[in-house]
Amino acid sequence: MANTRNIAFIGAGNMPQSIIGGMVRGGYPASAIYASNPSRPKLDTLAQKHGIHTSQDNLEVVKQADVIVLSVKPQLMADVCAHLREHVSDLADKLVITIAAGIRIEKYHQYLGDNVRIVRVMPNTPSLVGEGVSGLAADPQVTQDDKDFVTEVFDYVGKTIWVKDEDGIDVLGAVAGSGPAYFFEFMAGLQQVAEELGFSSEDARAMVQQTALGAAQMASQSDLSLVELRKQVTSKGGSTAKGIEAYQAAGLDDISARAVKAAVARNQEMAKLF
Ligand SMILES: NC(=O)C1=CN([C@@H]2O[C@H](COP(=O)(O)OP(=O)(O)OC[C@H]3O[C@@H](n4cnc5c(N)ncnc54)[C@H](OP(=O)(O)O)[C@@H]3O)[C@@H](O)[C@H]2O)C=CC1
Ligand SMILES: O=C(O)[C@@H]1CCC=N1
Repeated sequence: MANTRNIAFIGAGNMPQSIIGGMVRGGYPASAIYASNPSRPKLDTLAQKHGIHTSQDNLEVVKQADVIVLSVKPQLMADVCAHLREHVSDLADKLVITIAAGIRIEKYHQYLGDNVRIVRVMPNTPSLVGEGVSGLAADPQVTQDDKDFVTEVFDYVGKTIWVKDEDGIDVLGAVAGSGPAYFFEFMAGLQQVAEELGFSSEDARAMVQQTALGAAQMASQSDLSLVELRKQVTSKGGSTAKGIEAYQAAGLDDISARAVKAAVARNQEMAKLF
C-alpha cells in the first residue's frame, strides 16, 4: 500500500464487518483501523477478530482518523453528519467515504460543508472473503491521491469499478450491492427442493453452494459468454433443458429485470428521503 491512512468506520454493522474483515485479511494494518457503534457487541467482535481500535463514541474515532467511512443506515445519516459537523473542526482536512445507499454527494455537502471531500462507495458483503465488488464515484474536489487510496482500500476486498456518475452507483448497488441477497434467495430455494426430494440439509446445502462457487469460478475464468456457458450444460433433449424451460416459462429474465429496477427505484427514493 502506497500510504496507510488512519481510517474510522462510523457504524459497525454488517457491511463494515465485511469490509474491515477483508481489509485486515488482505494486509491493511489493523492498528490503522477504527470503528464506532452505539452498542458494544459488534465492536467487541471486531476487536477480538481483527484487533482494530473501537469506541462507542463517534467523535473519539473521528479524532484519530484521516479518513472517515460513514456506515450507518441512510435514515440516520443526517443526524450522524450533523453531530460530526458540530463537534469536528477539521472535517475538511479529512477524506469522507460514504457507503450508504441512495444519498447523493450533493446532500453530504449540505450535511458536512461545501469543502469536504466526499467519495461514494457501493460495496457488497462478499468483501469479507475478498470477493467483493465496489462501485466508486467522487466529488470533483477529491484529489487523485484520495482516489488512488480509496481504490487501493477497496481492492483489498475485491474488485473496484469507478462509475461515470452517481446514477451508476444506484444501478451497481441494485445489481451487486443487493446481488448477494438475490443469489442467497435463489440458492435457498434450490437447497429447499433438494431437501424435499430426500437430501439432508447438510448435503443439500453443500451441493448448492459448491455448484454456485463452481459456476462463478467458471464464469470468471472463461472468455465465453454466460449464455454460452449455460448452453454447455444444456444437452439437447436432456434434463437441464427441461429445468431451463421451467425457468424461462416463469420469466426468469423478466423477474431479474423487475428486481433490479425495483432496487434502483428505492435507491432513487432514498436519495429524496434522506
Ligand atoms: N449490508 C449490505 O449488504 C450493504 C449495505 N450498504 C450500506 O451500508 C450502510 C450500513 O448497512 P449495514 O452495515 O448493513 O447496516 P446494519 O444495520 O447492519 O448496521 C448499522 C449500524 O449502525 C449503528 N448505528 C446506529 N446509530 C449509530 C450512530 N448514531 N452512530 C454510529 N453507528 C450507529 C448500528 O448500531 P446498533 O446496532 O447498536 O444500533 C448498527 O451497528 C447502509 O447505509 C447501507 O445502505 C451498502 C452496500 C451493501
Ligand atoms: O439493502 C440496502 O439498502 C443495502 C444497499 C445494498 C445492499 N444493502
